[in-house]
Amino acid sequence: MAHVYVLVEHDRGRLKDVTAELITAARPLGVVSAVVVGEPGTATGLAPALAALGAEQVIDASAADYSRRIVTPEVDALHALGAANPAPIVLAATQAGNEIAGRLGARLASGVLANVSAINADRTAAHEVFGGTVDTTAAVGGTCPIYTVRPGAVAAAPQPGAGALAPMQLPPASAKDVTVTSFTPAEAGARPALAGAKVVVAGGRGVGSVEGFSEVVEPLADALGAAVGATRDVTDEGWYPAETQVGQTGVTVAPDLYIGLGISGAIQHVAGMQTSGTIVVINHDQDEPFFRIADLGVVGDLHEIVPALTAEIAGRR
Ligand SMILES: Cc1cc2nc3c(=O)[nH]c(=O)nc-3n(C[C@H](O)[C@H](O)[C@H](O)COP(=O)(O)OP(=O)(O)OC[C@H]3O[C@@H](n4cnc5c(N)ncnc54)[C@H](O)[C@@H]3O)c2cc1C
Repeated sequence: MAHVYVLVEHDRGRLKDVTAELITAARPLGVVSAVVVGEPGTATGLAPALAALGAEQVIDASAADYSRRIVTPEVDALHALGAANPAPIVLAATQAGNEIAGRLGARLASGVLANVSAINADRTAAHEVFGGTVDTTAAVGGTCPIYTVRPGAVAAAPQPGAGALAPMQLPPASAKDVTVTSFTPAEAGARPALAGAKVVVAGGRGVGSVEGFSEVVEPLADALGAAVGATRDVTDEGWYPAETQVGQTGVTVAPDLYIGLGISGAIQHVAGMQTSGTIVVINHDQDEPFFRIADLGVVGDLHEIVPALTAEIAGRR
């Protein structure tokens, strides 16, 4: 029976939401084998959740030195699996996922389709290109075609599977491996993480300054329990951190609600948020392109509208 490998996304044993999307996206290709690469015990802990999402098999590729290595354990595990028992491989289109996919493509002599929005049973996959203005379907060759799926592009549809655990031996680190000598987790703020947030409030050049973000954008985000995003112009100016940049060269978001403040709607920004559920745009120039994809557009000065909106929301809670 046709099968497919899905690389499980987790954060030190905590399952990431995108894994459910990957399993759903992979299902047309065959029975799903979820590959867990991590510290010993990680796969055992995740197996029930992966079974509930639809994994028939949970492959336990553990290594005691996992936390001191980057990327290569995942490449080694998927390479060994694909070489021994060829099948398509599905990963998240994150920085690490795309890096792993590229290395695997070289090792397995198979093609890579990056950043796809859907995978079809005939091994083709869909892309949204040019900022979502054109949909394409592309084919990929090799015995182990490799796909990276854009987070948020596929709605997760869990469908219970057996989740049978299968251990596999990971090769030890070689002299060529990068070894992590120290590790400091980034400080998590009180707001939700941008990727995967249900509500995003994003600010553009129209916000005007660092203070504009702390005094106008962040209070609205906090009133809604939202993550804060920014345009590249904003992060280039240093008004908000680079990791909050939404768009083609930043984070892709697909929240239920996206509110864009003082953003013109350049194609490179739209590419990273166009699959959002409801899009609200506040801008004082009614001719800006962002209004074309808005479900609700408000024409006016954000510095007047947003504090009033925040006060109204706070008053109703
Ligand atoms: C290769 C490449 C990759 C890129 N990648 C990205 C990316 O990943 N993400 C990204 O965001 N950009 C990206 N860009 C940049 C992109 O092209 C735009 O320059 C950028 O998105 C514009 O940011 P902005 O909307 O904040 O600024 P602007 O285009 O300057 O728009 C500011 C808006 O604020 C409005 N405004 C001003 N004052 C007010 C006010 N008081 N009240 C209400 N509205 C107001 C204006 O009417 C205007 O519409 C990329 C560009 C290139 C070339």
